[in-house]
Amino acid sequence: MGNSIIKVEDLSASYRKNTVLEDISFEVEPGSLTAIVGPNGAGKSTLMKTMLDLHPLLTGNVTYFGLPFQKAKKRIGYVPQRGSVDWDFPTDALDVVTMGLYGKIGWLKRPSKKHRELAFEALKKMGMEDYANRQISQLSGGQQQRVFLARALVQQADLYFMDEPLAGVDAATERAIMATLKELNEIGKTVLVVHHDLQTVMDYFDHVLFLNRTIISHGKTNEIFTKENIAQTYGGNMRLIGGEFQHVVSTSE
Ligand SMILES: Nc1ncnc2c1ncn2[C@@H]1O[C@H](COP(=O)(O)OP(=O)(O)OP(=O)(O)O)[C@@H](O)[C@H]1O
Repeated sequence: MGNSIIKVEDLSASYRKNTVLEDISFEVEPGSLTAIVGPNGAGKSTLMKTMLDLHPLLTGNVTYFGLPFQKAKKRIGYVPQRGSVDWDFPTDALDVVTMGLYGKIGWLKRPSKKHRELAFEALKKMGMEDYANRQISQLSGGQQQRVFLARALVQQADLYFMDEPLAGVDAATERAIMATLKELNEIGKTVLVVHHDLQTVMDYFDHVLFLNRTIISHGKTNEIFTKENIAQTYGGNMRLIGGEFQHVVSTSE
């Protein structure tokens, strides 16, 4: 793959002595929309954090546009898992979105009227304009997720990492978020999403990366989204039953 936008070589990561990711090498094509799937504890969030310099690499190397993360980070947006964010932080929705512009504004400067207008437009795009001045702690989970998406949008990055943006949101929010991801994709942005719902992988993503501590398979969804890869990733605990993937709980433990 000559024109990859992300290149991960031999990445491994651990928490103290516990190695959770090993032997991870893959490349991402520009303009692709990739689902990262795998069971709980597979290391999906850790992979994102390690790639984004939020968790140390034990071994390996990650480059973006041929550059190390620190040189490329202005072109990269990240939507963390909702549960990992301190929502009691006293700030309103518009401020959260405006923070997405700090790379452009500079941390020590005040946002101008223009910046706040851009932030408001992004909130509007996510159907959240009526909540601009609402404290983030007083928003529902789905509304918080929309605010985070709006923050990523104003950033105008080339590459986005999103950790379970669809977890626990209602159907309308899921549609709004997916429409936004598709739009980003259509204008050439590259998006990586930790995703937990196997039913929708085929519909939503053109690429999939099966992860369970290491890469089980990575490629085009229509080529590698197979029962075999799913079974291998989920330890044989995922079965296709009546057209639906179901988690088969082992009773032997
Ligand atoms: N801060 C931490 N300290 C110690 N161990 C951690 C920490 N965060 C994650 N782990 C461990 O690392 C492994 C991978 O966790 P990670 O959160 O990356 O998995 P995941 O695939 O994102 O899981 P989930 O689908 O449940 O969110 C798990 O065994 C987890 O217990």
